[in-house]
Amino acid sequence: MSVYTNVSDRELAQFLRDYELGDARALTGIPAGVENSNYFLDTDKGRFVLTLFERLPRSKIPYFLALTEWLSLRGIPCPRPMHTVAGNSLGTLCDKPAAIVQRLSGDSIEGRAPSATEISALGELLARMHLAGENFPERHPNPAGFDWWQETARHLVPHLSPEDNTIIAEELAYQRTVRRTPLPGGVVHADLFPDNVLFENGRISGAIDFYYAGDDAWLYDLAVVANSWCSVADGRFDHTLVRGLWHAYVAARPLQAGEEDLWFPLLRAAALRFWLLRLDALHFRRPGAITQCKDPEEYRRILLRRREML
Ligand SMILES: Nc1ncnc2c1ncn2[C@@H]1O[C@H](COP(=O)(O)OP(=O)(O)O)[C@@H](O)[C@H]1O
Ligand SMILES: N[C@@H](CCOP(=O)(O)O)C(=O)O
Repeated sequence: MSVYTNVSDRELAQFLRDYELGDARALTGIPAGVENSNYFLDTDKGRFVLTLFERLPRSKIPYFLALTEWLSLRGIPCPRPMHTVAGNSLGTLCDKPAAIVQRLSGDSIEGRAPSATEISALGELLARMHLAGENFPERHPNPAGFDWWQETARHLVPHLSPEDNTIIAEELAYQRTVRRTPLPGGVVHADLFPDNVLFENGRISGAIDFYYAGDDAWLYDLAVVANSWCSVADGRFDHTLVRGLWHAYVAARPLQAGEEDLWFPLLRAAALRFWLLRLDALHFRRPGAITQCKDPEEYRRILLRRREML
């Protein structure tokens, strides 16, 4: 259960006074998620999600709210933030930064493989999201790039087997040799895993959880999606799914010359990123967090399989 902060009726009523969303009718903690306290909030005016930010520094949050507002206004189904009467999308509740965003309908299909239609819809949505973010004026380099991998790997050394440390060191050495500069890019979601996409009647009704978003190569984002949606249990690709994803993506955003050459290095980079993230979550657990840790082994397998491909 990822509700770290309990909100009383009185605190909620006071918070809502700044908005024109009417009174609260129901507030229900959302068990999924790991970063923040999330609640479904029903008011006289509609259905929303209330988020209390548990970890992100307050100064970083406006970027994510502005980004989802920008994308939502350009037709990407993502949670549009609500504004107070004074025009603010970020407030304070229970001494935490807090926001109310649109509640999107639909359900994630996590736990089963996507159909051909679903994976195509995803490829198309990702390409549309990249294009929609093109003129977003705020710059925010992906904080989980090479420096983050290196730093995280260094902290993890005493906690990992010599074999795992060697794999990671080899991958870092390899990634250091990859020249990424000419790749087209801009805003990337960077975490568009199955639990962050909602479907309704076979169509995508929502992309959520933009809190890892930043600027990076667009193809890197496609690699994150390919690894997380198209891998089977032993880490190998389901090639039919990858092809479906790829074709739908490039139909909506044709690749530029030379971009495709970076596909395999980026698949490896995306695998390394999430292996390190999960190892970090496992070995440096957050105090007070009541969450399930995601399995690092899954991404170790994926990385090793991607290394076989190149
Ligand atoms: N805007 C939204 N509309 C509908 N459901 C949402 C929305 N935001 C979050 N959720 C639900 O809350 C869960 C946790 O949200 P998420 O953003 O992934 O949390 P965290 O940032 O803590 O990882 C999601 O899996 C989804 O079920
Ligand atoms: N998607 C990542 C970790 C981030 O978790 P989320 O619940 O915030 O999407 C993973 O699977 O490791």
